[in-house]
Amino acid sequence: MPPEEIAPGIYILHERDGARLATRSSDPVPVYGERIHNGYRLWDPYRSKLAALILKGKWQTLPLKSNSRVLYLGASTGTTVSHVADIVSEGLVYAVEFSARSMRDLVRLCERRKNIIPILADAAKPEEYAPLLEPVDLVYQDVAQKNQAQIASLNCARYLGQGGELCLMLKSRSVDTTAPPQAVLQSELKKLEGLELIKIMNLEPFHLDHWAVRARWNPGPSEEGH
Ligand SMILES: C[S@@+](CC[C@H](N)C(=O)[O-])C[C@H]1O[C@@H](n2cnc3c(N)ncnc32)[C@H](O)[C@@H]1O
Repeated sequence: MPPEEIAPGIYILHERDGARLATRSSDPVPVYGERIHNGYRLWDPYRSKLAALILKGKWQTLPLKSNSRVLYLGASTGTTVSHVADIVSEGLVYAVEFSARSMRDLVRLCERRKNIIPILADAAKPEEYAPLLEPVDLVYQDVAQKNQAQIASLNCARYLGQGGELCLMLKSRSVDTTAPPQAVLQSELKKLEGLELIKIMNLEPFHLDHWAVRARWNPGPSEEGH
């Protein structure tokens, strides 16, 4: 069976042992040891929360088109960033990471992919990378920090236009290790400012105590004009 395009730039490969998620790239070199078949890079939901979200969401994915611009917070060495860059092949991924060690690998990836801009910065200080960015269509965040919701709100207020979206990978144990995960989730959701919730999805069994939170930038009159 030929690969099935389930959303722009996102594919299901029907292999003998089951269906596999993939993106497409002309680069024949694997980024993190993933298998590549005829230009289709397999995308492991245990390695990438975004892959888990796409599989669990039954393909109702993010508002990504080939020319979308994405602000990616918590890029690490580029595992998920590389797949996002495949999807937005004519767009841009601004990849923010504050670990110099991870950034070294990320920069190597950027030498091979022309649509990723590596930014060594703290996502909690979005003003610091303002000179490098234009407004984006999607803020994707995966930073496992205590103040995850606050970081997301600050970045959305600065970089999302009306109707732009947030995809927040919320790890409840990074916020509070002792409180029940559901309670942490609810209290973090209340901290999202100017954002209208679209959907919340638990990422088990791929990622324990993680939720994907999708929201749309929809500020009240007092928050407009950022
Ligand atoms: C769970 S890993 C991200 C994995 C990556 N999103 C992926 O799927 O390939 C979290 C990353 O966020 C980075 N990080 C944490 N807090 C940050 C901050 N305030 N600013 C920038 N990066 C941060 C960490 O250094 C780490 O590399």
